[in-house]
Amino acid sequence: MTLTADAVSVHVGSATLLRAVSLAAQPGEVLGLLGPNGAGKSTLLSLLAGDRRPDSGSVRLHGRDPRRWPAEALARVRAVMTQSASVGFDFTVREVVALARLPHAGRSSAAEDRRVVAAALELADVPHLADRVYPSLSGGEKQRVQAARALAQLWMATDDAPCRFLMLDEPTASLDLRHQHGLLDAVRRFVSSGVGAIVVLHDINLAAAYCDRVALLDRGALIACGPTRQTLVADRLAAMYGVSLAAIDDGQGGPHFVVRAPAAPAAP
Ligand SMILES: Nc1ncnc2c1ncn2[C@@H]1O[C@H](COP(=O)(O)OP(=O)(O)OP(=O)(O)O)[C@@H](O)[C@H]1O
Repeated sequence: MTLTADAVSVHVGSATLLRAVSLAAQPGEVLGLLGPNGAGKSTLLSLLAGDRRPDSGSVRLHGRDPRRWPAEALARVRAVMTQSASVGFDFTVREVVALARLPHAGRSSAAEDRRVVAAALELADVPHLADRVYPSLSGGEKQRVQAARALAQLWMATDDAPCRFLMLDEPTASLDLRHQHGLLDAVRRFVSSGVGAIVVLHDINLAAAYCDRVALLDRGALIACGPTRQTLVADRLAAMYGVSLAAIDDGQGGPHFVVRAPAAPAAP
């Protein structure tokens, strides 16, 4: 196991955000984190990233608490795309993505950094935006640029650790249909180079299509974790989300979930 959470709990005041959650992410796989709003997905991601300390339990990245890694070494082995990333200055898109190369200073040449930035812009489908000023972009365009930034940060293996981890919190939230699939396809291709990805998703059909394994969180507890097909089960999802839901065989090897809208309340 190269990235593990062992019985991690987080409390704030009287609220329990996570309750004894254990989880392992693997190189070469996409692990989906799913669950209702407030289930604790972002909190768990922040623990795995080393951005937050659990109140009990432990996180280990290559055998060490990520909070004990030197900041630059940690940045070379894990990259995080959060739900809200702001850029306070009028940087161009290329400059924003190039910031991701700072942890590689002295280890990567300027030419290599330019090559990586161009490749990451390409993979996130934003090369045409490279010279645009970041604050002028639409929400979905910014989200794809932030994905490019995370990809550029991890682009090449380093001698710090045997495997890198890409952590994405709702990376498709602002994306149109084509770009939702494009981005997750890009993540899959990136993962095939041996990177591990942990991706928070709300769309169960995207999870079914792109995740190797999924972990289901509900009210701070891990209720299931395993291979996507066996874990994304209609009854379990219906109970977790509190919706009426059916799985349909789409004839392409995977289940497709259809949510039935609740009956509208009677008009007064
Ligand atoms: N400082 C805090 N005090 C009290 N509750 C908090 C605090 N920070 C977070 N929470 C609560 O912890 C719970 C878990 O939050 P988290 O952001 O991890 O959920 P999530 O599963 O990512 O949700 P979403 O799908 O809405 O993004 C939420 O109910 C949130 O309101």
